[in-house]
Amino acid sequence: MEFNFIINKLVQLDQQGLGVYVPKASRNKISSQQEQQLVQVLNTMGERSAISQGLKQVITNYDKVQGTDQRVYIVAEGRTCQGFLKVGQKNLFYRDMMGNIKEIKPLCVLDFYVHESCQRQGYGKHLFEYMLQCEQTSPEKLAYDRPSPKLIAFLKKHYNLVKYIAQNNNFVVFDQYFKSDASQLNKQNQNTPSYSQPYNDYSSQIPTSYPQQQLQSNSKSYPYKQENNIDLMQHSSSRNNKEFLNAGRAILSKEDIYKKDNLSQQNIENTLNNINTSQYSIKSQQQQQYQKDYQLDKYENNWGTDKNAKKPPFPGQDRQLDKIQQKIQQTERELDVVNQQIIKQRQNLSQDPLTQNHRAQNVYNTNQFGTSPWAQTGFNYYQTSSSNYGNHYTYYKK
Ligand SMILES: CC(=O)SCCNC(=O)CCNC(=O)[C@H](O)C(C)(C)COP(=O)(O)OP(=O)(O)OC[C@H]1O[C@@H](n2cnc3c(N)ncnc32)[C@H](O)[C@@H]1OP(=O)(O)O
Repeated sequence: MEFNFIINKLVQLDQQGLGVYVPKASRNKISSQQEQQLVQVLNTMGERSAISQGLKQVITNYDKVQGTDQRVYIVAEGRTCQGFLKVGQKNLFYRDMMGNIKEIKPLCVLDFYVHESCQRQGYGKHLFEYMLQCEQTSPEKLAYDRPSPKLIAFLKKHYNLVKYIAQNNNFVVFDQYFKSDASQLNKQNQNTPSYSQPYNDYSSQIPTSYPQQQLQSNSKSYPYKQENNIDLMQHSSSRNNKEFLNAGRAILSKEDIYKKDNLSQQNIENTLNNINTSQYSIKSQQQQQYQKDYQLDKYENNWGTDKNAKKPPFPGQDRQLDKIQQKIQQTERELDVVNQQIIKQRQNLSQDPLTQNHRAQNVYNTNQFGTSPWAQTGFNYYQTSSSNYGNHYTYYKK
């Protein structure tokens, strides 16, 4: 993306064209003309990024990063800016496979864009590696804010990051986050000051540029790693409503999250029960109809036990009866299939980590209505008769 000014004057770039803009540290250190140019770069690149990701609203622009602890890494050459990468620390609630919620404070990749004319030429990797070096971190220790398919492919290709558990807040934290260097992570979290610690304690220490050579020789951690400027609502409001709500969850209490999940779980169960109810009622009605036909035929055509049968047998009667009997057996088999499906759905649902909270409710129902699998399906039954063609059941809603 070409501008009509030299970018190196706004953000100090190393020989490879890599640099970082730290809003807090840069305050009052550039002229108003340079500030206007910086506005132009960040706003234009931010807008291109949003368009490229199909977002309704821009995530990155000059105003949005002011007053935050975010850092914007850029790769540029002369008047051309090839891309940028925005990171910042977030306070996230992470739900593991068992439904347990952990509170983590990872550094997050919030926005990442390489101009279309330069994509797939290594600029993204170059920029990403530079950021890792400056932040003294590694890809698996980062969280990624709603990564696009391109970023997912990028992380898979370059860092073999693939597995993660989907979260309601749309952040991706790869499984390796918890496996790798656990002691280091604990240390990092322990070092993280409480929210009440004033930001100003660090701001004076934030460097304005990160020359490559200095970084390689100097392994001390950067002070901004320790900041805790939580800005979830502000950030999320720049995206769509759904994400706004999701991100809002991150600052709800754990109790509120449990409450919300119980509610949504209840909705899923209700929907499931409604589907099951209608499936059963259709199948049961069919079966009843076949039973009626069968009985009718039995008496009308004198093949049953009724001694006062009126009509004599007619040609082809056996074949017709066989057909009805087959239909009865078939609906019974179909009912069994539906039964199995319901049990499976119910099992899947109860194995889903999101439903863990709701398990107590299921156990309550099961105890109340007996241990039969039917007790878990919202139906109960009693055996009405038994014949050569199988057992007949009447199903009723509990
Ligand atoms: C948290 C977030 O910021 S989500 C938003 C991520 N940003 C975007 O989706 C914006 C559009 N995309 C881009 O700006 C870039 O493609 C980036 C930033 C994702 C990657 O930058 P690039 O310079 O293209 O990456 P780089 O050249 O280093 O690596 C290329 C690899 O990235 C992935 N990639 C890049 N572009 C694509 C694409 N169009 N389709 C699929 N994979 C892609 C592939 O794995 C690719 O390897 P390959 O070419 O062998 O398939």
